[in-house]
Amino acid sequence: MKVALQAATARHPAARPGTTPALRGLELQVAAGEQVAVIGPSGAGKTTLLQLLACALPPSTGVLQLDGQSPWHLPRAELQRLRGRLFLAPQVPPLPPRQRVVTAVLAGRLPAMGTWQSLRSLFYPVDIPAAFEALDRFDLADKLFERVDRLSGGERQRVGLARALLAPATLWLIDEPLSALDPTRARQAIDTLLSAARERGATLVATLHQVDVALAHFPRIVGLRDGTIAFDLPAAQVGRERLAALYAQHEHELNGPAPSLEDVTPVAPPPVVMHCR
Ligand SMILES: Nc1ncnc2c1ncn2[C@@H]1O[C@H](COP(=O)(O)OP(=O)(O)OP(=O)(O)O)[C@@H](O)[C@H]1O
Repeated sequence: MKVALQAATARHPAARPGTTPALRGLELQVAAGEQVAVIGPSGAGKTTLLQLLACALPPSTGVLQLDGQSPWHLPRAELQRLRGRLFLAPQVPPLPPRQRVVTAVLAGRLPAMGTWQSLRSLFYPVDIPAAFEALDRFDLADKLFERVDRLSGGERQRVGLARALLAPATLWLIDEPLSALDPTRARQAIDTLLSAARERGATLVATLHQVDVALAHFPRIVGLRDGTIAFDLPAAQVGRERLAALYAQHEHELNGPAPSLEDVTPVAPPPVVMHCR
C-alpha cells in the first residue's frame, strides 16, 4: 500500500486546548512495499504518526492518502474495508489474558472473516498449522497452546507480532516492536518482520527506540522530533551529528536501550519480617 501525508497535523481528542498538536505539517511519501523506521525521542509523535496512518486518528488539517484514497472521505463501509488492509501492532498487544496463543495469533485473520466465521474461530481454531508457522518464525512454536497470561512480556510482544503474518494487510504499522525483547531476540524479531513483509509485498512502517537496530536493518530512516520531521534519509546517510541533534536533551535515549523485559523472572519480594515485642 502507498502512503502519502501532505501538510498533515494531528491533535489527540483528549489534548488540552491550546497545546501544540502532536504532529505538525508532516510531508511523507512511502511507496508500496517500502520499509521505513521512524526514530526520535520520547514524545516526538511516533505513536501518533502510526495512529494517523492506521486511520485511528483523523488529521486535523492536511491530507492523508492510502493508495491514492482519502480514507476519511470514504463511506463508512469502505473505510472499514480499508481498515481491514491495515495492521497496527501497538507496543503492548491487546491480548485477552485467558486466551490460548493459537487463538490470539489467528485473530490476525479476523478482518478477512465474516461475523459467523470470526465467532467460530474464537472457539475452534481453524488453521492451526498457519499459527504454528507464524509462531515458529518468532521462535515461539512451543507456546502454541499456552495461555496468554502465562507468557513473559517479551513472549506476548512476539505473539502480537506473529499476528501480522496472518493479517490480510498490505500496510504494517508496528509500534516499538522490540521494547520488551533482549538484543538477540530483538534482532531475530526485526529480521522476521522485515523478511515477512518483503515476502508479502507489504509496506512496513515501524517506530523504534533502538537506533542501532533501525540503522542496521532499515533502508530508510525518518527522524521525528516535536511533531515534525527532522530528517528523512537513507540509513547510510544518517550520521552522528543528525542523531545528536535529534536526541538533544534526550541523550540517554540514544545511548542505550531501555532495560529488557524479555524472560525476566519476577524477583520475589523480600520476606516481611515481623518484630513482636
Ligand atoms: N491520548 C492522548 N491524549 C492527549 N495527548 C496525547 C495522547 N497520546 C499522546 N499524546 C501527546 O502527543 C505527543 C506525542 O506522543 P506520542 O505518544 O505520539 O510520542 P512518541 O514519540 O510515540 O513517544 P514514546 O517514544 O514515549 O512512545 C506527546 O506530547 C503526548 O503527550
